[in-house]
Amino acid sequence: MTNKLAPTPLDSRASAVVERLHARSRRQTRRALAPLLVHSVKSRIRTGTWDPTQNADTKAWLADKLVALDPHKAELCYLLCRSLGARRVVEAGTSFGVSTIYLASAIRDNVAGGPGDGLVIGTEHEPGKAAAARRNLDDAGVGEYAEIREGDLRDTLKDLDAPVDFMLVDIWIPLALPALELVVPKLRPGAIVMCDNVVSGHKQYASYLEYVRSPTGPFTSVTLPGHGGVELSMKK
Ligand SMILES: C[S@@+](CC[C@H](N)C(=O)[O-])C[C@H]1O[C@@H](n2cnc3c(N)ncnc32)[C@H](O)[C@@H]1O
Repeated sequence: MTNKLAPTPLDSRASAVVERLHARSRRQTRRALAPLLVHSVKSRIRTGTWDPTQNADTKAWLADKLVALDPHKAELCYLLCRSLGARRVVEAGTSFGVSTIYLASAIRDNVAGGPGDGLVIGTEHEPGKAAAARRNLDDAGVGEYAEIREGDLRDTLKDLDAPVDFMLVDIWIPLALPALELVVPKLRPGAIVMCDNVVSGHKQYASYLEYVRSPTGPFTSVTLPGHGGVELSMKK
């Protein structure tokens, strides 16, 4: 009988690593839902916004949480990067490197079909997470296709080569638009930007969505609803 879902496009070495990490992320998310609500309310009271970077307690609590992209969304990233022939990819929010493994695998598979090289530039401001991401990428066999820039992405994404073929925005919501604005000048026409949870977080994403959906702006944008929703925006 045919399976309901297509198998992972990753090779067996990478899929063994991501399966373990997806399972850990799912367990953490289940346990973290109630505390997350408490942190969110406290943060709003103290700072007026649910921006973990504005609140030391919440930032510390999130320091060991994977918050990994859902597997089917990560698989879509892989497919889009293969279809675009992506060689330079930017990821805003790397955490333990789960989505980065999909992006680096796509670049590795694109590079295998022709000359030249490729790289995913990941960004992570928690040193422990950045170190874990590098280890996980090496374990998955794709470490040479990823550079994890450690620090605040508002600094680490200032210096980027063009053209960028694909960008994943999987970051705390208040940082999504600042991250995108840094990368827009480097995106080639036809490049895709994927942003997670735009339906479940549509109020907090208002300025990001206004920007990518503006008819006079630099993107043509569509929304895939379900599972929090993703926004796919193509650079005009
Ligand atoms: C949703 S998680 C990313 C998950 C990752 N894409 C995956 O699939 O495994 C967002 C990450 O962004 C990091 N982050 C938050 N603010 C940041 C900043 N200003 N600069 C760089 N990274 C940041 C957080 O530490 C967190 O690990």
